[in-house]
Amino acid sequence: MLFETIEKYDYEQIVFCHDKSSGLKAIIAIHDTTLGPALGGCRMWPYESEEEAINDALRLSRGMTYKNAAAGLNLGGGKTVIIGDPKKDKSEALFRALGRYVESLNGRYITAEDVGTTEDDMDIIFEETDYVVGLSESHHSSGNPSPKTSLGVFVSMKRAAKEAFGTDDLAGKTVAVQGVGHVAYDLCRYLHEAGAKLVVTDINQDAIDRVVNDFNASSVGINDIYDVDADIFAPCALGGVLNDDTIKRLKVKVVCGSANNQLQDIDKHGTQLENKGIIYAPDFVANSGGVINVADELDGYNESRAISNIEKIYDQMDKVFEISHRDQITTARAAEILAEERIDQLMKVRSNFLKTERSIISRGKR
Ligand SMILES: NC(=O)C1=CN([C@@H]2O[C@H](COP(=O)(O)OP(=O)(O)OC[C@H]3O[C@@H](n4cnc5c(N)ncnc54)[C@H](O)[C@@H]3O)[C@@H](O)[C@H]2O)C=CC1
Ligand SMILES: O=C(O)CCC(=O)C(=O)O
Repeated sequence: MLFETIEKYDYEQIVFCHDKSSGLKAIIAIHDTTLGPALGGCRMWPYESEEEAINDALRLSRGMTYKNAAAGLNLGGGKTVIIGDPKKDKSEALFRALGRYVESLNGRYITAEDVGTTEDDMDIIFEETDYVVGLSESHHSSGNPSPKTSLGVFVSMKRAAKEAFGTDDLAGKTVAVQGVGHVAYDLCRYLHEAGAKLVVTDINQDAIDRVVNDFNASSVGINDIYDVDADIFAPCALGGVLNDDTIKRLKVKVVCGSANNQLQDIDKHGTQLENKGIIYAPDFVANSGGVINVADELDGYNESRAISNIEKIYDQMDKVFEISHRDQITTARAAEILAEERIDQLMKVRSNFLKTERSIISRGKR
């Protein structure tokens, strides 16, 4: 059964990590390393079953292959999931045990933060392996990726606005933001500075108050965000929010946010958006600023270089729209094609033998 799934989406390697003394139970999934070592964060979550954890590792690692390829990075896709409650089960021993497993892969996989893990956890992993990014600033590293993800979403939104309104100037546009946490706070700052009006919602009243006070936003109830009379909808909280129930309620012309897996079904709901004349900025392109930022650590982190690469997401989004027009397909599918075409082309180029293949991991100067 597992091999059937692995074969269907062509995974390279699944590593089951177990350390009795620290209680580590983790899965490292490496989906594809055509472009370079697999990079993807480490998620810690109290999965209800092993099957759920394996499926998450598989789904997320494949997502990273697409995200990294579409971002123009020389990196493949992988992800780690740790079965455990981040509020109760973290320890130095657990992350060091994981670090030793990452080290044992000898650079085929590079880990980073994800839901449930932090820069401090990455610093502990770094005690055991160099194959970790997203370290704290005390290591002259990139620190919290969220503000960089926000910048990537902002430039994506500008490009999507150009497609919908003929201009990427967001002044006077109303943006409905779902979830105003780490990424969306800075996104709201960029939008406010650009002269956009903000309507926000969150399950956390403090998060709402912050953007209402700092950026003159107004707020609506959690369920009312889909009905807002806005120009742009920015999903920045949960996956699966673009579905049969919500799409018909949207009044916007653009959807662009940071949340992963926004479309409940890529083909069906990508098409529904298109049929309503809504321009969808594919999630894994729009939210790739975080991974571009952490990947910069592999060259010895340089913030201005990272920012300039994140701003290039505008051009990647350009390519998505170009492919969508070229092939008469949804932008969701076009983003996948952008990634698949790059992997395919570089696989062919790389079939040419080199005695010592140059790799992103041998350039690091950390
Ligand atoms: N932090 C990063 O650099 C990256 C984040 N993402 C994705 O972007 C999204 C946001 O990430 P963060 O800002 O880091 O997370 P966060 O946890 O700081 O923010 C999410 C916010 O959504 C709110 N929320 C939860 N359920 C909600 C609901 N039903 N309705 C409205 N609001 C709700 C939470 O209270 C929180 O304020 C996530 O889907 C994450 O996977 C993707 C790439 C990178
Ligand atoms: O942004 C990070 O820290 C790691 C990259 C990643 O796993 C993601 O973008 O989902």
